[in-house]
Amino acid sequence: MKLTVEGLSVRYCTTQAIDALDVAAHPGEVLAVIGPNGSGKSSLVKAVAGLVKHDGVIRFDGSPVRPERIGYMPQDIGARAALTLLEAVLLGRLGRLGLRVRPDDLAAVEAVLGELALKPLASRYLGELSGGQRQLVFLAQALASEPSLLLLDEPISALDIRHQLEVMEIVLRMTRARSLTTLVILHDLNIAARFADAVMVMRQGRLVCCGKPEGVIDAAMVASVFGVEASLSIDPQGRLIVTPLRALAAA
Ligand SMILES: Nc1ncnc2c1ncn2[C@@H]1O[C@H](COP(=O)(O)OP(=O)(O)OP(=O)(O)O)[C@@H](O)[C@H]1O
Repeated sequence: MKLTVEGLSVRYCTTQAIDALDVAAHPGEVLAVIGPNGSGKSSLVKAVAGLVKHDGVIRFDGSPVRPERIGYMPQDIGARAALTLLEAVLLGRLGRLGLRVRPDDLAAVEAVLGELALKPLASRYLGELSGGQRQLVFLAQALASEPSLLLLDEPISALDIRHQLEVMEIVLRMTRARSLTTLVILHDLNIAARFADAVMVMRQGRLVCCGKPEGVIDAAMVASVFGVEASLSIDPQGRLIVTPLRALAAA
């Protein structure tokens, strides 16, 4: 199901976080959202998830986005709640849970815990997990809801390089297998180039460009959007490699 965002604006008091943004995301594809700190990436995802006030039109399959269709993983994954890992992931199915947890809820959660290798930690309290393990729990929570629209805000920022690759492989595989429409905010341009079908670049609340990674990620964009001189090359497998060289002096 296609996600369309038209004329999206988000304003917090005096800050215009997003200004007249148009973008579309397609089923079975991963759209990576990249841009400097404060460029409006989280605000975009929160607006799509219905978590911030906004102007503009957001449609999923031609209709307003229904909350039960969304799997949302926030950037801030504080873990003050006295929940076990299993309970936290079950909460991902809150929209479906009745008065009691049904076998299909447990089966869906078990499948996700297996996929993310979290089963051995299922009875641990969130406060007893490492930062990276907690990040996996919140990814599991988003996936457990069996969403059609997956919104991931920096899902790999706390993960070691092996888990970064594993998680992105899972996200890509589920996106393809379940025909999910997936938006994922990333800071690592190499991960975006490798795993995204399309990349959208934001700066100061506006869309700079959007398209296939190889058409969007180039030295000029990295310099103008991120203020970084970078060298770009293609590895023997044909993958784009971005090597940041130095921060450029502010214009
Ligand atoms: N709740 C809020 N109240 C006021 N201003 C906010 C709020 N949330 C975000 N902002 C501001 O809106 C702008 C966009 O923030 P947003 O979190 O969307 O950026 P981002 O691209 O996700 O940044 P980062 O990469 O640092 O996570 C920033 O200037 C930020 O300070």
